[in-house]
Amino acid sequence: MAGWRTVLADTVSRDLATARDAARALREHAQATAAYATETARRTLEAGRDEQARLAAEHRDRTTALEDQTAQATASTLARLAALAKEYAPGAAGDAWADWHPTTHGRGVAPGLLRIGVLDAPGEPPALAPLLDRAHLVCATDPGALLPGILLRALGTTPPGSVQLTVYDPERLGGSLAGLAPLAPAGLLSFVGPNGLSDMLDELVEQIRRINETVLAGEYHSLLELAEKTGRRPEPWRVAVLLDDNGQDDWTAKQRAQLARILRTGVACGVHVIVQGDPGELTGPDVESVTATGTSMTADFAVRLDPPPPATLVTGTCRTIAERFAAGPDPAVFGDLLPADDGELWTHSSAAGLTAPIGEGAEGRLIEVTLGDNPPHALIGGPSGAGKTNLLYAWIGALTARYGPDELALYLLDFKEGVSFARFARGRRDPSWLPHVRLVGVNINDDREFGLALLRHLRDELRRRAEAAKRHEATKLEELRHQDPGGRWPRIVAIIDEFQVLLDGRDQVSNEAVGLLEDLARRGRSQGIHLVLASQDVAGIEALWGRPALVAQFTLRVALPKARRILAETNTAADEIPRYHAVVNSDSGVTSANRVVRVPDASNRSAWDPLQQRLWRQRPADNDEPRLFDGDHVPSLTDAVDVGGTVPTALLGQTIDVSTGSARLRLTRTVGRNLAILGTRTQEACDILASAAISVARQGEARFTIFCPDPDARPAADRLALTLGAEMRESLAEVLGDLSGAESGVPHLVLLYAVDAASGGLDALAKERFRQLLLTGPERRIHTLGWWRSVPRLREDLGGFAARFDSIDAWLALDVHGPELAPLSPIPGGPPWYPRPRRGLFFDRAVHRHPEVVIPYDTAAATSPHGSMLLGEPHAG
Ligand SMILES: Nc1ncnc2c1ncn2[C@@H]1O[C@H](COP(=O)(O)OP(=O)(O)OP(=O)(O)O)[C@@H](O)[C@H]1O
Repeated sequence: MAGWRTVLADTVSRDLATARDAARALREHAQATAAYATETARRTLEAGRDEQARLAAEHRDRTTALEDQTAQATASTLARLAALAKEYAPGAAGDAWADWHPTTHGRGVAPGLLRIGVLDAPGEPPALAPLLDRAHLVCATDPGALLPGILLRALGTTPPGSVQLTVYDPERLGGSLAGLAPLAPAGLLSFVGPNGLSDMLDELVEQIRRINETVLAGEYHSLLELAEKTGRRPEPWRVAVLLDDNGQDDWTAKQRAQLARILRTGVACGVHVIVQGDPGELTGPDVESVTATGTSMTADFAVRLDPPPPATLVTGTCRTIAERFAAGPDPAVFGDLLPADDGELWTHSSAAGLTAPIGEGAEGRLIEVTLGDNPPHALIGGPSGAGKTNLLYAWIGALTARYGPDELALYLLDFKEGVSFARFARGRRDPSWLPHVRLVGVNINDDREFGLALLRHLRDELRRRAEAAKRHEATKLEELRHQDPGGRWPRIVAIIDEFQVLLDGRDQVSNEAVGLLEDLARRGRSQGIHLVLASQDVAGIEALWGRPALVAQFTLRVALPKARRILAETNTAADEIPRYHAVVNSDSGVTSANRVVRVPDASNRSAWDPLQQRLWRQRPADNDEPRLFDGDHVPSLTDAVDVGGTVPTALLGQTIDVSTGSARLRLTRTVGRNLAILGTRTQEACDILASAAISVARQGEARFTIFCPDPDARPAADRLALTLGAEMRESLAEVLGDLSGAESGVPHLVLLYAVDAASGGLDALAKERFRQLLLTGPERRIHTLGWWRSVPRLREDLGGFAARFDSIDAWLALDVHGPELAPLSPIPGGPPWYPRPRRGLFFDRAVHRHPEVVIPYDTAAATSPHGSMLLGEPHAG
């Protein structure tokens, strides 16, 4: 039994020992694990502490760097803000009140921003607010702090009258803006009473509608765009100030709806509101707000509003603005009529017509007129000084800037005294000319023949065009140009100022002129020849009215202030327009077609010259300068173009013609090739003889015999003799004796000055020799150029009462009246001729149907007092 007990005890003790060992081992393991964990935790803690310290240091560093960067960025932003403020709010828009004064910006320049205070930031850069053409403002602060300043700046940066204010202030009845009161009498400020709100809002809405419809007219999105593109501002800015301490709480639904419409659509039309109210309620893309401490434009920056401007500054400025506005609008500007862009010069085609602005309409838009198939011709009228010439300048400027010289050719005549169109031709001081101008006639009041010459020239051109059109099967210029693209077919505009002078006189000149005008007016339309007739004279225009068929062609009418009978009988618009305005009417003057334009000052050389210079520099290489005919200028023989060819030809004077021509006497070897100068004007007779002789001498070998019994003419005769190297003869009988039966190998000119002073004393033989010389001399190459002081004396020398004039083919009459010339003229009763200084009537039976008027050359420069030979090189013929 003991055995099993022992065995049990041993087993138990063994198990216990094993269990003890196991427990010991376990404890030791646990202790080791705990120690490890403790160590790990300690280390982790240590590492965490280090990391925290590192991170804290890094955080510190980064924060410092960021703070530095922010400070730098803020400083540079503020500096930039200050610079931008100067740029966007220059002059009166941003200057401090201490040295503030109005600084109006130029036309077409968009208004900038307006300073209202400063940003609460280092350096205190200005705080700016938009208004004109940019925004409406909601004012959520004391209006007395914001309004006087911002309104004064708006007024001071725009032309007088271009900002119109309406103030609704039921609480204070305008008291907060009392300083602006001087604007009221000029109509630039109105205070609306407590019951006037609805009307005021309706009126603003109506303005927006009207401007959209008639001013922007679908062409521009806003007045700002119109101003930037055209340089013009046709409408004022309308600024409505709506003050109400209760905001819009007491307003009717309709009033609020109208306000909302204005806030939505007003800015594009220059209609702005500054409204007291809640910025949270009055919103929109064009709406900005200002509170006592900030604005919707300045983000988080606090704003301190400026103090209001001194009251005296406000009233003084407003008074000046009102005075300048009352003095009238600035005149329209010539530059507005020209294409805005230089690249647009000469880019228009005249194939279908010529369209160009002539002035500014009531809406500020340019008013264009057209010359083409309809209307083809224009009639311009207005009393003296009304501005016809100026209007013509303006129109010519607008046309010539758009159309190149291949598209438009101008012929310009001015029948009144003065040199109005002379500026378009090369001058002594200004070598430029207007490249479109082919002909300028000035001071031609006594030379109506020059007007006639122009009309004849245009008739010839009309024929040439009609023939070309026929060849190309075209019925009008536009088709001809299409069919003949290589041809040069500019539209021609002939402008005749004071045209009635041409029609005065009921003589041959006026009869022919009217006939030509009628023809040109009727047929010119389709051939691109347009007439512009201007007149100050009612009678002259009435002379035209007597020819209804002619007047009916002049469907474009331009009436200057107080012009009579230019428009239709019942159309009195010209009586009502102010100075420098015109009524333009493209429908023969019927009232419904009236358009009133403000005409810019184009007379001023400072406005005109730069344009002419620009066009002149751009002229094509083959552009000839215009022919200038100045009726007051005596042409010099040295400028006359000699004639080439084998037949000696004497130049007698300048013809009154479109081309600079000379009256010529061909000295062929045939009967009658002599010349009689008739009249008592010594100087002119001497000049004619001298120019005839010198021009023949320039052409080749010739002989000259000179006889001058008149002491007054003698110095001139001597001078000529010296110049020609010719012999002066002292006895007419001797001259006639020497030449009797003589033959000459070279042309031989016998120059007889005041011959009738000597011919009366000739004996019968000498008289017969004289007649024989005249009759048979030319066949022997001896041509007599004689000066008789009256027709009877010439007749006496030719045989008295029964005299035959067939030995004198050509005569040049000075102060001899038409009827006295009857014996020499094919026109019964003599040609119509009223003598006038420096003009002669020349007739050569061999070539003329009608006599022509000539201007005897001045020969002073072509004759030499010292006997040197012919001055000046002969010109090529
Ligand atoms: N639109 C204008 N703006 C400014 N000045 C103008 C304007 N129109 C004319 N003038 C000035 O008025 C004066 C008279 O003008 P202009 O010579 O054109 O008149 P007119 O009708 O041709 O007169 P007249 O027939 O007597 O020559 C000129 O000094 C001219 O500079």
